[in-house]
Amino acid sequence: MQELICATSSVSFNSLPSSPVNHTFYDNTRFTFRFLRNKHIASFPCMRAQQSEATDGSAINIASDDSKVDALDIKESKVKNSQIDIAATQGIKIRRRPPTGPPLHHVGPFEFRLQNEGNTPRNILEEIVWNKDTEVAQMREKKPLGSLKKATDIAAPPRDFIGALKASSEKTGMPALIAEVKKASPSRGVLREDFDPVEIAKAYEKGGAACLSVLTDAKYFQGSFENLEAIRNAGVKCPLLCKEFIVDAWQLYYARAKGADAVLLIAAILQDLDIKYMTKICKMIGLTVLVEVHDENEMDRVLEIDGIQLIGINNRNLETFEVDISNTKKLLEGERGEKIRQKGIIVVGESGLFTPADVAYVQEAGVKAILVGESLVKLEDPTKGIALLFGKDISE
Ligand SMILES: O=P(O)(O)OC[C@@H](O)[C@@H](O)c1c[nH]c2ccccc12
Repeated sequence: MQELICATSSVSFNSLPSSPVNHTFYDNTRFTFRFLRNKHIASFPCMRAQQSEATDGSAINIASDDSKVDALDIKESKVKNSQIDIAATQGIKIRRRPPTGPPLHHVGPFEFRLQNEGNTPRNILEEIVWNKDTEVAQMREKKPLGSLKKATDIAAPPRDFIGALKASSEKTGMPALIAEVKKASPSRGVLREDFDPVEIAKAYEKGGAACLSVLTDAKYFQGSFENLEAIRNAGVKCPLLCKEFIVDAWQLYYARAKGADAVLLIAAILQDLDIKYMTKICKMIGLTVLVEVHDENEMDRVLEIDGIQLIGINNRNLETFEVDISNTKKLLEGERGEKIRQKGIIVVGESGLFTPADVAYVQEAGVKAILVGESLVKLEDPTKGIALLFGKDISE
């Protein structure tokens, strides 16, 4: 299998089928494609929303001589650097890939591993994102976008995630609950040994959850897309959020094909352009977007993006694992809070909520929904856990 190396966009395109001319993703997009030994190296100036088969061979220049190859290398590294610059100007500290390239290098027919500090992630979020990049590249190889789009077309229609949140908070007068099906996390380890995702999902629904969040990352959270599919197929009616580290638009199609109704986009790892682009794709395929922020800078960036209806404020810093529920209050104060209200954005308070006092605190701060995992999933009976968390039965 040929390997494509691309560092021109912050959204990764790590693999293409061997015939890029027929690839569906780059309609409209000028890109240069060349063959170098056993590798394909492609560069394209920017991504566009996918619409139809790219069949225009004239958009493709095959450069085979060394001067063109060198020129391309220079261009690629310039674009890569400019992507890093853009991320920096937006205050994004997370590097989407190891700056010195993946640890595996090719020299002629040989492969070797490089150890250097540039290839060491600076924190857990960076590690997760680098790992996700590789994981998605491998998944794309197995399931190219074309076949995935067909699966998306025949998937059960998406359910109204925002509608379910609104209906629930109007009915109960309390924040709507997005209850999380979460087996483990890097900060807390395994939360529940006897983990039956469908049973937990049904217990949440019975207890009055408006929507469910299902962790699908396997390596760090012991989640899976099988869990998401199984919950969807078990007749659970609550709309489902696919809780993933989205770094590539391919994952949006995959989530929809597996039955997700909503996805999480994390502002700490995605540039503004990525958030805009991915939000457009989500709209096209019927996915609701929950954009997650953790600090003022991320909130301000997201408030400048049109079409965002749902913002989650994470009380947990994904780089350090520190949890502080006053973060929700801090980000909703003053002008920011005013702007959010004017735009009619629904705010979700995320993480670290354990007691009725915690729920009351974030409700007072202005949230209309909460996202809760640990405090519910740990309990023997998650249905009762919901009543304990709210201080009353919210299921009727
Ligand atoms: O288990 P908690 O503290 O109730 O948190 C749930 C949820 O907010 C948390 O799992 C979460 C929020 N944002 C994320 C991003 C990725 C993975 C997990 C998360």
